[in-house]
Amino acid sequence: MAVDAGEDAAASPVLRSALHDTWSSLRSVFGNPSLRRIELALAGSMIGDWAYATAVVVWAYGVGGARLVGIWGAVRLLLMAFASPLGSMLADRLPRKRVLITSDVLRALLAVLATLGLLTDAPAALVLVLATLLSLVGCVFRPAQMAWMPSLTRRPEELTAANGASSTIESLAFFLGPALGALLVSTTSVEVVFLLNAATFLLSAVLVGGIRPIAGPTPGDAGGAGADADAEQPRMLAQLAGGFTHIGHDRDLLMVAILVCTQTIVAGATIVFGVVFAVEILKLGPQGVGVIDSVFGVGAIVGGFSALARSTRNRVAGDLAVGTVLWSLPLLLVVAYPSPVTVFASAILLGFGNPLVDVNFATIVQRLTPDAVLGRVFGAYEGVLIGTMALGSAVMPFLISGLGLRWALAILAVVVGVPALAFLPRCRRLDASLRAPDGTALLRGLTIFSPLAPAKIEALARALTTETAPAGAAVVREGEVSDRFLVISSGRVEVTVAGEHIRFEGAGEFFGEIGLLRDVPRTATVTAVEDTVLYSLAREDFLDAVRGVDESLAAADDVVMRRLARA
Ligand SMILES: Nc1ncnc2c1ncn2[C@@H]1O[C@@H]2COP(=O)(O)O[C@H]2[C@H]1O
Repeated sequence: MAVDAGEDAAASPVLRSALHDTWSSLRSVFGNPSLRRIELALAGSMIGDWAYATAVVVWAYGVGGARLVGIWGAVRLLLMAFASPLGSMLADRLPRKRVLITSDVLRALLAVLATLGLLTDAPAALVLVLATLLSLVGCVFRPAQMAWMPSLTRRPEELTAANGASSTIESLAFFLGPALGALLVSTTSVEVVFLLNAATFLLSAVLVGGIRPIAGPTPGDAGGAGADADAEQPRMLAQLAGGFTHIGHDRDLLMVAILVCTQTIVAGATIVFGVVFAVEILKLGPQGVGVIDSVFGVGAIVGGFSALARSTRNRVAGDLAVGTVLWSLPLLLVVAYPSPVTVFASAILLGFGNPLVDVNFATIVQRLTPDAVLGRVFGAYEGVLIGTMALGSAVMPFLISGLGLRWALAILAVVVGVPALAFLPRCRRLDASLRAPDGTALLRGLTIFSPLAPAKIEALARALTTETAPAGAAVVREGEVSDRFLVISSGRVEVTVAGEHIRFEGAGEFFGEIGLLRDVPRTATVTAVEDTVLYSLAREDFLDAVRGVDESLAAADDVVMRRLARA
């Protein structure tokens, strides 16, 4: 008893702090109006989409049986694998908001047309073509949305939390959507589900319409990187390949690609071995897959909350590797001892690992990739991942029939788990380099830098140099050449003009901006009155950052004007 009480006392603070972390991450996501809108838009359209997919399958089964359902599913996936990288080009060339709204409105229109097709007894092929087109137009949405997320967030932790919320919404939609679809089809009709889906797309469009990005221009906006790309008129093929070549040239993005590709091979294979588990181990028949899926879903929801709770820790790469390991090694439990208990245990662990992979994959890619190619990089990943998923489900039946279930699972677990374990040290190094450099928080707190994108602020922080000034030393002198911008980390300085006291400045305040922005010699002398530590930013780095974003330049001009008026 005493031991139990001790364990309880130890466990509850851990649980409480995990719940607290999850809650504060959710609050930071839903407290940001833009994130709130994009997450709600995602929730609405995903639930509608799953309900719709169920309704299409029910209808297609009625028209052409399992064969039609199977063929339609395969053709649709194949087309989506090509449409994702292709469509994502739009996410880098046009304003992302416009891409998202257009995708929503087109999908609503296609859903309405498909409804009309059903009501007028149009040929089944026409309805299937409309349903397929709807999926293809949807391929543009996710890459554009994921590429837009960094412009809607202020801090890396907020970005991870937002991805965590999206992933949890995805898991919930995967649960609720098909159930809602099945319920509505049986109580109303397929047409009602189609119209419901059209309504969720329109709702999503309205929500997205109200979003105001907080950080910097995005591709396709006036002056954005997409506009530059347009000016150069690069060949279509090079544009299209942009996402793939970018991944190919970045070793960290390549490592991420290997990890997520191996994970999706297992995801594809689960479609096959899930049924085998249900029939041979659970003895529930093929429909037993539903039970395994539910257990997996519970693991995924818990994993989603845990990914949210961990967002403040910024260990995204390490967590991605752990998530991938969780997608493989638990299968060895079933290999060692095939039984219902090990099947459920591995399903729950796989489920738990799923959001760890999704959330951290998205965050790493968003943080490592320049905004100008981010849409295409996501599109390239998506296309490849649909392919590796198909590979997993195509190869697994041969492995099982050739080697038996246990050997097939063992090979899969080792092929996926071992590279993930081997990448752990590299992931730790990546996490260390992704951790916000010293001075990030200080720069973020300055009015002139706060409008900048988080990645830009981190890049500036990396360019900072530390200086120390003992009490009494002049840091800059009136009339000198203006070469750098300075922020006070600790200590205190006095600003004087022609020997006359103007003001004191302390930690978190800055000086040296007037000479750089107005291209004039120093307008004042700044002397340390205590031992002072400063961060300095070279002229070009400062000017590039401030002039790159209108709000930043306006804030800087405002400070210069106020200071000059007082001098
Ligand atoms: N009136 C003022 N109030 C506060 N700071 C000032 C004032 N005048 C000048 N400075 C700061 O002192 C700095 C001296 O170098 P700069 O002219 O580059 O930029 C100047 C400002 O950052």
